[in-house]
Amino acid sequence: MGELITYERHMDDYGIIRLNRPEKRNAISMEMTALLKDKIQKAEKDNLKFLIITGAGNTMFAAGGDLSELHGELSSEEAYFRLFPMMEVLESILYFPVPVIAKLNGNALGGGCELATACDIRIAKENTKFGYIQSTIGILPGWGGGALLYEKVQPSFALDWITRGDVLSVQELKDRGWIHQIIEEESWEDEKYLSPYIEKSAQQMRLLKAQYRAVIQPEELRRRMVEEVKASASLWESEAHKKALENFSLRKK
Ligand SMILES: CC[C@H](C(=O)O)C(=O)SCCNC(=O)CCNC(=O)[C@H](O)C(C)(C)COP(=O)(O)OP(=O)(O)OC[C@H]1O[C@@H](n2cnc3c(N)ncnc32)[C@H](O)[C@@H]1OP(=O)(O)O
Repeated sequence: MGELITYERHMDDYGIIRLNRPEKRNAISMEMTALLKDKIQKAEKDNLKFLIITGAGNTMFAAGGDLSELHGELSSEEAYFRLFPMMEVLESILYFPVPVIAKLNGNALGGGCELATACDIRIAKENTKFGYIQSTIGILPGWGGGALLYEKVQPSFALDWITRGDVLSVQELKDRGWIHQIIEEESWEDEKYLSPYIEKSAQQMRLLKAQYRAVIQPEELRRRMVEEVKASASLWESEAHKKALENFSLRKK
């Protein structure tokens, strides 16, 4: 099975972090959260031009939080402490010194969309779909990825997507500005679409990211991300959430 989170430095001076749990649709466990934090800290030291975050396999970028850990028996307080570490990972992506590209190899749901949103640029394979589905399972985004979504797209669209909990097509999300590029299946592996980033110097990329990050008020955004974790946790013990998780666990029985 190998490492749950891998990091490698490409010879063209960019880094690749991969969620490597395809048998569980790259659902992000507490262990993976800690590994993500470590790999991002390691990548920070590598003087990269940019960092890619992607998923193993062709089905999912990430299926969100690991529901076997983020389960319905948790109290709101326990849920808060299980959600918080991934909020800090999303924050570390925001403050990573060069642009972070979500290379969306497959679909993403829930926290998988939050992780993608925390990245600066989203490049997706054709025919993929993405859903901030948290509201349909009785909670709300719980890693700060809702607060981040308001920074990345039209706030009224962000509110509607999070509220409805729809799974949307990659084309609609490109039209809304959440997806930057859609890549045909046959072109996905040759990565010519990365050339415009590879051709820039590490110094240019650092300055570009610093200029982008300056737009965001870090203290205010962190406050809103922490409030989001509290809000999601506050709904943890709701009947709707418990029922949704029970349905997920019973779906194959
Ligand atoms: C907790 C808060 C967090 C946030 O919002 O911050 C969240 O992300 S909430 C969680 C949101 N995600 C989900 O609700 C997705 C649940 N999964 C599914 O709907 C499906 O598994 C899907 C559509 C991702 C893939 O369906 P498919 O038919 O292709 O595969 P299986 O359903 O058979 O799943 C394969 C295998 O993966 C395990 N799995 C999938 N998703 C999760 C998950 N989120 N947590 C834990 N495990 C997951 C699934 O149980 C299967 O395992 P197996 O041992 O083979 O039964």
